[in-house]
Amino acid sequence: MYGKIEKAASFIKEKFNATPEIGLILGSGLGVLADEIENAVKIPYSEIPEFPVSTVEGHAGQLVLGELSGKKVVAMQGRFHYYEGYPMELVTFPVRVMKLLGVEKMIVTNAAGSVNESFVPGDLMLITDHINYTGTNPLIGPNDERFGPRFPDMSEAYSKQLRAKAKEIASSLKIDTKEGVYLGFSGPTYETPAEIRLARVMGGDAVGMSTVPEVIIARHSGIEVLGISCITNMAAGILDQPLSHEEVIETTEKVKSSFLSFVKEIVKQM
Ligand SMILES: Cc1cc2[nH]c(=O)nc(N)n2n1
Repeated sequence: MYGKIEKAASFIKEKFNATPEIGLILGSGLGVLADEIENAVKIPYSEIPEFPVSTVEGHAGQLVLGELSGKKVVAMQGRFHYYEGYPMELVTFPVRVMKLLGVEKMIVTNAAGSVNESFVPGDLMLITDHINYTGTNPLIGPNDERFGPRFPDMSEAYSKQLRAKAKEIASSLKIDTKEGVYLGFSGPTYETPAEIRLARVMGGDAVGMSTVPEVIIARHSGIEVLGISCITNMAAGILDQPLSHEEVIETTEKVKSSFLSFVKEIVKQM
């Protein structure tokens, strides 16, 4: 596996010879941030050796490297999900490539359903911690010590320091943020009302189908992580209405501008 990651990283280095210090993983409908990257080098995932190809509507499927708020960044415009049928090591492959490119800090964003009824669609939730309810783990299998230890510590998976900075920035930009625990299911089904009640009992504030695998791999290789969920809908059973991907994309449309200015300012001050 290490050889494949090196191959992908050296292919990218040939096209972008600077060292990106910040990695960005942009969730459903939040890929617009990548369009703000200056002097952008855009590489479709299909051109990068060993990279999987994204299949979800609303995900572009390219790596974008360049400058954002004066920092060298690498952004995933479109991500890979376990529910698409990729093995976890492919879902998280881009995070290890980012590590080899030199990334030390990462902002992971996602769209999520609110379990905590005080969170409403359009809210931005700073992730304080996650619950891995995917039923698996990207680190299962032989450990590659070149990335990290066999049993990684996850006591501060989401950087307190980055979160404090994000909170400061949010208040200066008059953006109201929440804080909470992200509970990751495998998907692709949205949760049943019973699963949402379980998520609540377990201490989840928002649910989604991504982020957990990428953050586990990021933490394994010592990358500092800030996680931001865009609350796109009330989770199943809270309002008596069905859920849809359209609703998710629609809500991200609404929060786009505040989300963009928020993350750009965070990148500037990281
Ligand atoms: C992207 C996304 C949005 C939601 N909403 C929800 O209630 N449950 C999910 N799993 N997801 N995932």
